[in-house]
Amino acid sequence: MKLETIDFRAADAPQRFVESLRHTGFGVLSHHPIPQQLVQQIYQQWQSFFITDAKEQYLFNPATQDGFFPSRVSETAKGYSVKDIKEYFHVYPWGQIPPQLKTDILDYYQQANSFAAELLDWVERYSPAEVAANYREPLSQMIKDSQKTLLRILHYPPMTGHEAPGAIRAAAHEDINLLTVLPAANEPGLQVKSREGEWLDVPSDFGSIIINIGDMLQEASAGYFPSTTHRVVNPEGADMAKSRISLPLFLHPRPDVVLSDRYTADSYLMERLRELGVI
Ligand SMILES: O=C(O)CCC(=O)C(=O)O
Ligand SMILES: [Fe+2]
Repeated sequence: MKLETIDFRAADAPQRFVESLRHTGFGVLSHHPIPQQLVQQIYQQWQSFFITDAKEQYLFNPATQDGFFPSRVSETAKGYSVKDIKEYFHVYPWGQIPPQLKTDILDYYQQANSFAAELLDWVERYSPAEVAANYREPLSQMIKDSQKTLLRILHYPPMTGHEAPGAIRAAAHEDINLLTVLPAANEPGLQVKSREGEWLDVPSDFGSIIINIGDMLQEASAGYFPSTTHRVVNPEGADMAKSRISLPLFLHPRPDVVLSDRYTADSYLMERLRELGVI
């Protein structure tokens, strides 16, 4: 298995992109419409935010899940017992956002959502008829005006050497949502598990954007699109002293969207959050 970067502008980009999602759970796009300068600015602004104590004023609200999640409460991936080495902030347009960071992050939220709707249209267009027959409404409509789509700003701090044994930046997991849109981070580390069970580096050229399938699209497509296991490994050598910032947008349908005979988006999400131990 190989992950190839696809040029968004190419005539056959939609088809190649959906084939990549089908075979690897991931798709990597270059020359996409998301302004790289905006992404870079956001990385810098949030890096500064995470290294001050101001973040503690935005402690997450357990009922609504917006705000700052310190490393002391950070996620433990399904099936693991040690916490990931990370802290993060959950941005929803209706939620807590530091005022000085609001303009750029909401601009990005809006642009990434529009871009994602186009990618969901690609997915729908290249779903075989028998798979598309399972979609209860157009995929891009499932996320339209959704209050649940989550932009997470992740900060993986420099390694101290005092991490819990076995802990890594993000233990192997699958995403819960429909699709995840992730600009290449400022440092490498993201890996995807191939069908053969080996860990592959996800191409992370600064400027490209990475899209992966989440469990909800796997459920809605009756397994046609695989939600692939991925992780973020710890840096080694000189890179241990470096922070890593990343910016996944988790596309979540409106809660009432029917995913399958078994689940709505809401019942699915609640089950998974309980397993993660965050609610
Ligand atoms: O930091 C990354 O590159 C990926 C993060 C991730 O997989 C997640 O937060 O679900
Ligand atoms: Fe993930």
